Amino acid sequence: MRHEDPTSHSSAPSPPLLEIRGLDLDFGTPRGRVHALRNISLNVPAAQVVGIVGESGSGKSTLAYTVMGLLPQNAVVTAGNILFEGRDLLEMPSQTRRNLLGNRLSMIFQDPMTALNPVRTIEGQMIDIQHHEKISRSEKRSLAIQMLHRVGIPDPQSRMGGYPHHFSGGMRQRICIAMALLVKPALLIADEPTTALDATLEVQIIHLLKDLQKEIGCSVLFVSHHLGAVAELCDRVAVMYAGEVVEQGGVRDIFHNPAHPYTRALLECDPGRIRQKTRTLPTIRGEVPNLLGSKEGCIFQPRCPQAFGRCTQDTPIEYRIGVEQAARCHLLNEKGLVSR
Ligand SMILES: Nc1ncnc2c1ncn2[C@@H]1O[C@H](COP(=O)(O)OP(=O)(O)OP(=O)(O)O)[C@@H](O)[C@H]1O
Ligand code: NI
Repeated sequence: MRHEDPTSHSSAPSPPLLEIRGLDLDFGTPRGRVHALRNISLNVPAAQVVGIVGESGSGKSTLAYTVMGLLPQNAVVTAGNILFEGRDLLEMPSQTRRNLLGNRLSMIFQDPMTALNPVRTIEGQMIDIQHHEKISRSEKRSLAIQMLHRVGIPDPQSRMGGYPHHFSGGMRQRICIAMALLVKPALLIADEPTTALDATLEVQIIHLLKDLQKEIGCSVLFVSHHLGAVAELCDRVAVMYAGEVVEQGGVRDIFHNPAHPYTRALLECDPGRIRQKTRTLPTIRGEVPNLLGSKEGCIFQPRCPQAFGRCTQDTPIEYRIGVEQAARCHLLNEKGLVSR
């Protein structure tokens, strides 16, 4: 008898794990509404790592926190959908959404102390995080030990009785990664997880994340302003500027064939490329615009070296460059590319 590959006759590609469509978000402030996210559309395919890059204030963390449902009180989503495993996170009851956290969705932060409770042992916290699992306490304990071992905590059995302050910053971040992945999430969201670490530790943590992501088969949304880390870790990249995704595509296309003048400027300023001994991004000329009030034309136009007449009047739509790459720039229309 011939056994057919069950996947062979499914002609439609599987839907992305996370699909963000037309997302707009404002923060209410005493000075007016800050338009922090504007018409964001972005997919995270299953088992892929998607990087989000952009200067400080471009909205990277806001986007990550919106997906997690961890926004401050003054945030208002004014348009869009966030489909996760086919269900809209913005429409579901808050209890259902909370149940996804630390289960299908988990997060690691820049400062590990954000996630760790300073007055509880690592063991207690790692057992608690598995509260969705129907297994005994001793099984949870041994899974925690295995995971701590996997992330490189030496002698985890005897050290897991310790408190967070007994560990170095790098070790604490490893513990956070262990906790976030212990629940075998479908999606891990990482907001600048290596920014507080020195360069050697950063490389180690990036490799660790990559290995674990492959083992677990989860997707990762990786927020960073460190382009080298993104190039190393990610399959796809979204470039954010002033609340918009101005360009997105496969990691090679974005780094080798950037289409948006902002992406090019960001790459030209990258300390990794200019081989300076600095890890802070040298600034692109001009300033990030303030996000109060409505804007006419392209958001990058005031700083763009290639701006022309149209850029001050119309907001550019997203033009397709290749199968996967797309950018919001009127120059692409001039080149005869079509919108997606
Ligand atoms: N609670 C808030 N209230 C008002 N404005 C906010 C709030 N949080 C963020 N913002 C504004 O939203 C914009 C996006 O901020 P966000 O922190 O998402 O940027 P980011 O790209 O993560 O920057 P960084 O690289 O510095 O972390 C900024 O203009 C910021 O000042
Ligand atoms: Ni941020």
